Amino acid sequence: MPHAPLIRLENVTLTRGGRVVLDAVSLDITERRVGLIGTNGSGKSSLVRLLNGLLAADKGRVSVHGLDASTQASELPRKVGFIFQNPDHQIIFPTVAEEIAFSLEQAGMPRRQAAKEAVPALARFQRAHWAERPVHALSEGEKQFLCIIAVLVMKPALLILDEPFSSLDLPTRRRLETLVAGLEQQVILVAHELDAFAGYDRVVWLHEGQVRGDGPPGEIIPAYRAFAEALA
Ligand SMILES: Nc1ncnc2c1ncn2[C@@H]1O[C@H](COP(=O)(O)OP(=O)(O)OP(=O)(O)O)[C@@H](O)[C@H]1O
Repeated sequence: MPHAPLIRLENVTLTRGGRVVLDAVSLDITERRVGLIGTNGSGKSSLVRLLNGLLAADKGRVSVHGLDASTQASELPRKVGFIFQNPDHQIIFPTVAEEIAFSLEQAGMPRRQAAKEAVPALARFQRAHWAERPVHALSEGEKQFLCIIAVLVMKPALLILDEPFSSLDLPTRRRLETLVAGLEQQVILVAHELDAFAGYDRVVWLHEGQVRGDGPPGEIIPAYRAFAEALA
């Protein structure tokens, strides 16, 4: 029997600042590793923000891991972990341990227990030695790593990474890719680095708010590359 789609967009239209940025988009996503590509302004960030309730569709339906994004939006953050391009938008506490303790609390753990569990949680990612470090003293790559740990300790069913590599050097990016590759969770990755989708199950190409291509990376990436080269 085919699996019910984990993510379903039905005829979704989204308007931002008076412009239609997603135009009657329909997608059923069951795959565990999904890439989202497209030129600047094509609607990628807007689409993934519908999946964690940061934006709401003007028309159509969005469901994510059994939750309706319009009627159950407040429950989405517990199922959907979101990594932003800029870690400074996500980190709020002065030390690494406090940041992780806050995540554990968000996931429902009582405050005292969360404070005790922060170091063991960091240890599961081989980062126990970061516990007392001030967040501002971490490098950009380390901050991004911390954001991923902070999200993963909440055990989301879906992890969305929206251009997570933009400020990272190649070794740091590779470390994050390896970490993400080993996760059990469903992952949606938005990225301009096209080699990041090696091993992915599916790539969706958005163009001007519509799906222009959708299929295995080996099929969609070359088509997108040719399209992008022709624009240059
Ligand atoms: N905060 C906003 N207010 C109004 N309009 C916005 C806002 N953010 C984005 N838009 C509009 O939505 C369109 C799609 O933007 P979106 O950020 O989804 O694109 P993207 O594909 O993620 O682009 P990029 O690759 O540049 O990050 C943009 O062209 C812009 O017109």
